[in-house]
Amino acid sequence: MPAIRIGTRGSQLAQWQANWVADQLRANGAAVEIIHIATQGDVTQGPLDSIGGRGVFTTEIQAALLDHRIDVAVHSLKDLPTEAVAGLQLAAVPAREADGDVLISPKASDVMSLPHEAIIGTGSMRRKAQLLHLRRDLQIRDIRGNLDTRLRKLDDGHYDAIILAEAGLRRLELFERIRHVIPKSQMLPAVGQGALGLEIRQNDQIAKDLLAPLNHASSYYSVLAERSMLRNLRGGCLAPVGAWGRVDADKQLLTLEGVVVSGDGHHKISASACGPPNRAEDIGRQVADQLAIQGAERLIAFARATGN
Ligand SMILES: NCc1[nH]cc(CCC(=O)O)c1CC(=O)O
Repeated sequence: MPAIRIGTRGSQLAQWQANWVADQLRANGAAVEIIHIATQGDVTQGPLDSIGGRGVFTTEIQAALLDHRIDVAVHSLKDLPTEAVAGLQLAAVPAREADGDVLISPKASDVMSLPHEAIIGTGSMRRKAQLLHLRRDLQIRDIRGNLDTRLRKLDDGHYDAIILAEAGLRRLELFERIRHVIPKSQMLPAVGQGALGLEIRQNDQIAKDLLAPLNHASSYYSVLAERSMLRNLRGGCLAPVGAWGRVDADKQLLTLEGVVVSGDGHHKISASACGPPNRAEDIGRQVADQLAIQGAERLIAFARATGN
């Protein structure tokens, strides 16, 4: 059987993730080849908002899939737009890594004890808005680059603190940097954060069968609910939207919480719903509907219009 070709971005984190998937497939007896693909998000230096945002880390990889240059795309699920792409399908979501956000700062051990008007590095509107909701005084500055670059910019004193996904730090074994996981009550993660999405061509039964054992049902349903919420909000990946889905293993109950925050942090609306995991899409839609009733779409549109 020819080797199954895995496509990935070239960043250190992306390569770790592709290697992890390759190892799992090899352990199941498959021959695997990894192919690196540069995406718009890798070659453009400016803030992500200015290059359009949606799909900047995934579009080229999906094109390679459709062109038969690769057979499996390994995405960070939080970078994968929620709109379906004709001819492709999400075949598996492996067990999710830690799904929270981490505060990294030489000056404070949590958000509330940061110095007055502390300078915080983040390019994420979701993180910015939730931070400003907690602390109107914080000075949010853009930061780009891979994990190492961001940590170096912090260490060089350009910021008082930065916020990163816990999952990326864990995968790259930067455990000693994880001092404070921001509680979910203060900051909800991005849709899909900490999870991988393994995408294939819709009619590729061989890839489907190879990937099926890598799927983790609770993780899959959790992210399905989060993605359904975002899709129904028409929020886009750059809007200040947070979500957290999880399955209680004993009760087999899926709970989804969602927030939408105005870009300046003034307004925050929240909603939640729960139900059986196989109703994930409905649960996501229910939370989106509750958020919409409270004015979510106005907050999202305003955030877009003002570019913050
Ligand atoms: N948008 C960049 C991105 N995409 C996925 C991760 C982290 C790993 C993950 O959430 O799976 C990161 C870095 C970060 O937000 O700190």
